[in-house]
Amino acid sequence: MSPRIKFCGFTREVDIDAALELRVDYLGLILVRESPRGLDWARARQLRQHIGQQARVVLLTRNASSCELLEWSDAIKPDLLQFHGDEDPALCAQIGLPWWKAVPMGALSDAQAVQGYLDRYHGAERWLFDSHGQQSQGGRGVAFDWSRLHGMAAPYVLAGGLKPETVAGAIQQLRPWAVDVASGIEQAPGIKDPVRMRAFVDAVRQT
Ligand SMILES: O=C(O)c1ccccc1NCC(=O)[C@H](O)[C@H](O)COP(=O)(O)O
Repeated sequence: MSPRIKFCGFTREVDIDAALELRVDYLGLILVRESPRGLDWARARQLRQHIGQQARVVLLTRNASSCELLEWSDAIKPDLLQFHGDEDPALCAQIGLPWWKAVPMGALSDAQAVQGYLDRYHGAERWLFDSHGQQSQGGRGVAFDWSRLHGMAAPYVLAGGLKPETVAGAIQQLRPWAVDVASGIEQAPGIKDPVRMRAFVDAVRQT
């Protein structure tokens, strides 16, 4: 079976419509102020309503407060949360939604450090392995050394620099539970490219 697909960082209805036509499983909305794909909560709510039940909506945050998380979840009603900072695991669980934790492979120098990080966030529904460092954010189109995930037994989401041209190779090497992409399907940050979205989906579904 091919991995599930998550496209992240939508800012426009037209791009969402193209992704829905491709039957992408998860669509990500980013509520991080510094992100070039960042939305305010009112815009995120509009886009969430536009998606409806046609895909699962992932709300991505980074070091948001407990108050913000409660308010945003209540207003936007995502299906799940994705945490990209160094949030306290208790805070991640507090909202009561399933949650994914981005694992900053750029900040974790060896297998022992990775394992320590996974132990800390053991309550996550999925770990999402990404290339960023502890203090930097994701969504930069940079890959990490995939061989670091050889032998990972738990189902996980692979992210960081995936592209239509590289995703099949990554899947053949690792067989992740899902693949996640932002930059690799864009014309510019937050502006998706319909041709690259289709090429990515085709590449994944041919594996
Ligand atoms: O995309 C952002 O601007 C961003 C900002 C802050 C935290 C996370 C962010 N993006 C995460 C993602 O879009 C993906 O989950 C992942 O990092 C893959 O991104 P890419 O390497 O661009 O494919």
